[in-house]
Order: sequence, then C-alpha cells, then structure tokens
Amino acid sequence: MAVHNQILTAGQMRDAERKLIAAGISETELMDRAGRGVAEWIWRMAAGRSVTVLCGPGNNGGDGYVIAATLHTRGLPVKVIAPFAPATPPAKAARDTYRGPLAEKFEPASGATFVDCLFGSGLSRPIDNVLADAAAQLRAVHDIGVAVDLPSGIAADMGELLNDVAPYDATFALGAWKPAHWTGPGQDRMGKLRLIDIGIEPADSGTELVGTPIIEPPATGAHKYSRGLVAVVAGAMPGAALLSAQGAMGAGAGYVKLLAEHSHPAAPADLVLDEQSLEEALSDERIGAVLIGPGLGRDRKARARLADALDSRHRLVIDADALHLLGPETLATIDPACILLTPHDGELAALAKAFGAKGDTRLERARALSQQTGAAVLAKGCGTVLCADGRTGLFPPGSSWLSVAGSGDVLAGICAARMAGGASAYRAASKAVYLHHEAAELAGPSFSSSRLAAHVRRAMKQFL
Ligand SMILES: NC(=O)C1=CN([C@@H]2O[C@H](COP(=O)(O)OP(=O)(O)OC[C@H]3O[C@@H](n4cnc5c(N)ncnc54)[C@H](OP(=O)(O)O)[C@@H]3O)[C@@H](O)[C@H]2O)[C@@H](O)CC1
Ligand SMILES: [K+]
Repeated sequence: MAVHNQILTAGQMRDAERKLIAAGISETELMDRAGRGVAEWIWRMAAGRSVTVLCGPGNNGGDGYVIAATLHTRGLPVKVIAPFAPATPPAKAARDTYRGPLAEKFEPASGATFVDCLFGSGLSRPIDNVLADAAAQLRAVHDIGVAVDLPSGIAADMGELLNDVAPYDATFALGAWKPAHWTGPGQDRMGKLRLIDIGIEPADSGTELVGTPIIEPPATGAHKYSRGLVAVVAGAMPGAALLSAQGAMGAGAGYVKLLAEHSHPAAPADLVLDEQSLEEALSDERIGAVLIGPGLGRDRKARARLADALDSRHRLVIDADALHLLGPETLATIDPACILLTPHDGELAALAKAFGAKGDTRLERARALSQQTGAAVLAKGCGTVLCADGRTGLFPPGSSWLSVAGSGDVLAGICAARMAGGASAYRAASKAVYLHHEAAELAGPSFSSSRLAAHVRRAMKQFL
C-alpha cells in the first residue's frame, strides 16, 4: 500500500474513502485497517500496561473500538469510556466486536496510556466544556497520551484550536495527513506524528507535505551568472541585508551583490558592493533575482527603492519592511509570477489587510494572498506555509531556535539564491526552507543569525 505526502482536508478524505468503497473495500474494512494499524503502535508503547480508550459517536470513536478490541484480544488491560452511543454503521459494528469493560459515562480511570478517539476529522464545532474538561482530566491521569487521527478539539483543515487541547505524546494520522498535522496553532499539541496507511491512493489534492529536496550541483561549464546573480537591495539598516547576502552566498548563488550606498565594515571580502544608483545597478540583465526588504526601512526613500526594484522586471523576493509598503497599486503592472513574498505572521496580517485577503489562520491567509496577488507566498513561522499557482506546501517543523532576530533575513537570502538559479518560486522556496532548517541544526542548538547564515553552506551538503 502507498504512503505518501499528499495532505487532504476532511472533505477530500471522505472523497478518497468513497473511491475505495466504490472499488469494493467496505467502510468496516477501512476502519479495521485504521484501528489495527494504530493498535500495533499502542501495543508497543503500552508495553503490557493498561490502556483507556475514549470513544466518541462517529468513526473516530469506531476506530477506538477496533483499537480496544485488538488490544483486549491480545490480553492487554483495556477500558473503554463511551459517553456517546456509536452513531455510524461501522462504529456500531466495531463496538460489537469489543468484549472488554466499557463505561457509558465518564468515570475516574487511570492507567498508563490514554487513547483519544473522541473526535477526528468530523469535529464541526467546539466541544462543550464539560466533555472537553472530562477528556483533559483523563489525559492528565495517564502517563502517555495518544491521539487518533487528531487530538480532539483541533480542526482538521486549518489546525485551529477549537478547545484548549492538552499536548499528546503521539498522533496517528489515518490514511493521509491533514493540514492540521503540519500547520496551525494545534500543531504543537500532536507530539510525534505517524501516518497509518489504510490504502488511500496518492492523488493530487493541491496540498503536499514538501519532501526532502535534491539540490543539483552546478552543471559542468557553469559560470557565475548561470549559477545565478543575486542582487540584495540594502536600505536604512544594512546589517539585515548583509545577513541576507550571506544566506544567498551560502545557498549556491554564483554571484551576490549588495546594492548599497555605502560599504559596510562587516561585509565579507567576497561580497561585491555596487554603489551605483539603484536604478543603474538593477539595469544589469544578468541579475537572476533581486531581494528587497530586510533593513529597508519604510520611509519615502524605502518606497523609492522598492519602486526601482519592482520596475526592474527581475524576479523578486520581497521580505520584511518592503512587505509593509506593498498594496494592489504597487503590484498592478508587475508580472506576479516573478514574485515571492516571504512574510512572517505580522507581515502576513498587514499584507492580508492591504490586499483584502481574508482568513483566520496562516494557511487561509497565505492561500488567499497568493490567489489575490498571483504571487508565491512563503508564510514563515512554526508551521510554514508555501502557496503558489494554486498549490500549497507544508513542511516538517524546523528547530525552535530559529526564532531569533535576523533568521528571516537569512531565509529570504536563501530563497533569492535558489530563484536566481532559475527555479520556480515554489521550488526555490521549498529548497530554501529545508536549507534554513538544516543550517539551524548545524549551527545550534542556540545561534545568532550570522552564525546561522554561516552554516547554510554546510547545510547544502545534506541535499546534494
Ligand atoms: N475517512 C476515512 O477514510 C476514514 C476515517 N476514519 C475515521 O473517521 C473519522 C471521521 O469520522 P466522522 O466523519 O464520523 O467524524 P468524527 O470525528 O468521528 O466525529 C463526527 C461525530 O461527532 C459529532 N460531532 C462533531 N463535532 C462535535 C462536537 N463539537 N460536539 C459533539 N459532537 C460533535 C458529529 O455529529 P454532528 O456534527 O452531526 O452533531 C458526528 O456524530 C476520522 O477522523 C478517522 O478517525 C477511519 O475509520 C478510517 C477511514
Ligand atoms: K481523536
């Protein structure tokens, strides 16, 4: 059976399930595959100690009965707490297979492992407080907490926390990843993530967990321009642009120029400084990508520099301050396919407001912004979201030590280097996120952004 990187919403998951049912696999068989798959893991985690399974009314609860029945048959001490009667035919059938102890009301239970099968992808509203508190109480008195498909209280499609959800040690995604597993505020409640294969066929859902990239070394006969000339536009605070330039140099650009009015004492010797007027400097047709925003400022001068960058018609990475200067009128005459926007959440909120891109979560806003502008959007943070051309990419999490000033400047520089080499904005940003994460691993645990930038070069090795 296939295990794959596609990410499905709850609706797409139901469609995929219908296809399997049409192909002759019953709902009960799918639930069996899911429940038995999770039970295998819990069997190992519980190591002979007791398991409490909390079952809800839907098919997530149905999975719980399969898990409980499988573990009970193997001789593990199991208890089911089922405050709802099963409401779907496969859940009813699954409950009939379970022969162990079952409580129809919440009652005190303690044990080694708690298995949350209250709600999965069918959660449609916040759980009422009494029920949510009782579930949290159960979670608290068990050593290990396991969530089946999703921790109850987290919405599958956007990852919102509909309730205050306690952290779990592991979450077993059933059939395919859901967006909530990789982005959104609920992501940090999941613990270790595992995907249980139930036979869902790979199909293009438009959203993927971006896989480890391969970075091609320069072609034989490559020269500095074919590898990519990155022009980093400096502004009021040149230190930030320097960090970006160092990120770009480490990420394989053939040539990196800092377009600044003055030299900077910290500039490395191999970084070329171009002190011509910005318009002139940007008229170089050999430029592969321009990066503007880090340390740019937001005053009139900054606006003028941004206008020059936009007028240059080069491929553009727009970050930091420059994102606050954008609006529909500034992009009106630009081919959006040339643009990668790299906002953090604050910048994303400002852009969403400026462009009328609606959404409550990073995922919704990034998608809406990409649709609205036609540009690629890399909405960075814990649970980074990449949107371009109607596609969405999510990523395995990077080091939490990346939450340091200047980290985004380095990422923007890496993006520019990968774009200057000719990759699409989506591919360039995908590789950049991985390089950024790997550089953090090599530089860490704790690091300054200049140390992070210095490790991008070594991070490349991982992907060659
Ligand atoms: N698709 C697949 O391929 C497979 C899916 N599988 C499993 O099925 C799960 C999805 O199942 P599901 O659709 O039955 O949804 P589920 O999460 O059990 O809950 C729905 C029930 O809860 C109710 N309800 C909702 N919110 C509520 C609230 N706040 N408070 C109270 N009630 C609330 C809702 O009722 P209603 O909204 O109509 O009132 C309905 O009764 C999925 O996560 C996976 O575990 C596997 O078996 C293998 C194959
Ligand atoms: K659950």
